[in-house]
Amino acid sequence: MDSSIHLDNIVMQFGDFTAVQQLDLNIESGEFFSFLGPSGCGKTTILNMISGFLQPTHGNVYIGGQNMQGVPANKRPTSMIFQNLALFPLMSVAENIEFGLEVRGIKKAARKKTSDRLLELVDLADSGNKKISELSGGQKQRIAIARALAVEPQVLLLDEPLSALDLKLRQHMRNELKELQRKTGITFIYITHDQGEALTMSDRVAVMSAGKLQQVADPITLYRQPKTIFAAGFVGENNAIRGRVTDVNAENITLDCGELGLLQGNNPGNLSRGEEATLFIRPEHISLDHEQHTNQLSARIEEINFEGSYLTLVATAKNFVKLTVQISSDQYLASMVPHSEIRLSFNPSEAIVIAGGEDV
Ligand SMILES: Nc1ncnc2c1ncn2[C@@H]1O[C@H](COP(=O)(O)OP(=O)(O)OP(=O)(O)O)[C@@H](O)[C@H]1O
Repeated sequence: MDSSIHLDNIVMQFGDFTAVQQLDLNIESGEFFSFLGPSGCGKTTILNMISGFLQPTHGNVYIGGQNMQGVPANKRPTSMIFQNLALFPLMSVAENIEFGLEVRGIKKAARKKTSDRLLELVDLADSGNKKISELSGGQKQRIAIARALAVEPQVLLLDEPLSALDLKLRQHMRNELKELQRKTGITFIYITHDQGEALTMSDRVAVMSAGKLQQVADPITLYRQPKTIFAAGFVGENNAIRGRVTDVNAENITLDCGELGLLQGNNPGNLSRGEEATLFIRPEHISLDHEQHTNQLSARIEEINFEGSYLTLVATAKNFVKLTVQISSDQYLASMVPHSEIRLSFNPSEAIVIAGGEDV
């Protein structure tokens, strides 16, 4: 079954405001695909265009190779799970799951067969007769998923479905969702502003900002090779240092970073001398050994946050550049106290350089 999606240059305008700028994207059949971005960047609008609740101002949505233009939401091969789940409190768990089938005129015996199968799938085999109020947050979540799957969608659309759960349950449900996706083999499109969710569950992630696609990549590539200043700053903790290009060679690029001196990073291949650029270095790639790498910095510790196996030092370098450094707990020294100086270094090969100097 082809449950691929092609967003063919879709645009969504509300009056003069463009909520989604021209978006051209393919999502593969059976993929767990996430849209990640801050509040208001257009994620829900994209989901609504796929589900048919909104018609794109321009462009077309294809599902399984079929153009969905003019196909109403209830005739599309999609099912949506909302943030608030929208379960029916007066119906039993099984009735909730069977609701979509009843609307389609499916007979009771066939409906029961489906709800039994789905209750088993979500590990709640003996809960069919329970009331919704008798379920925990995580169980409600699973029933919402079972209800969405009952109508046998080709594509499941999930609009921040874990946001109402506490942290522990949220982390647990990430694994469950991923597992369910594997078991059912259907395409999951997940939207979230939580990068942890997007990175742990997805095959690929689309990073969005202000209605615009920033980067589409698998989680590791997104973390290691962000392509835009927004993606570098939004996905994972990162340190940003602005500068101007002074030298370019095959491997490295050198930036004049004002009072921080000359710093080197990986040559991205699209910058030349005199251009503004931003260097990004991850907290785990900064060393406390001043001599270890060619890029060297001094900074003053502002905060020390003990996280168990590691700790983060938040420090300020010259030019008020804020740096976060992650070290393992065994590297901690009693002399590391707020206001003390630390000397740091990092390897140019681990620093990403991106054109531009806008705020992160
Ligand atoms: N029906 C509408 N009319 C006018 N503007 C709208 C409408 N729906 C959404 N918008 C605007 O479009 C932008 C994108 O909204 P959208 O709900 O897609 O964002 P989002 O990324 O899903 O945000 P959140 O994470 O807060 O749900 C926002 O600025 C929003 O105010």
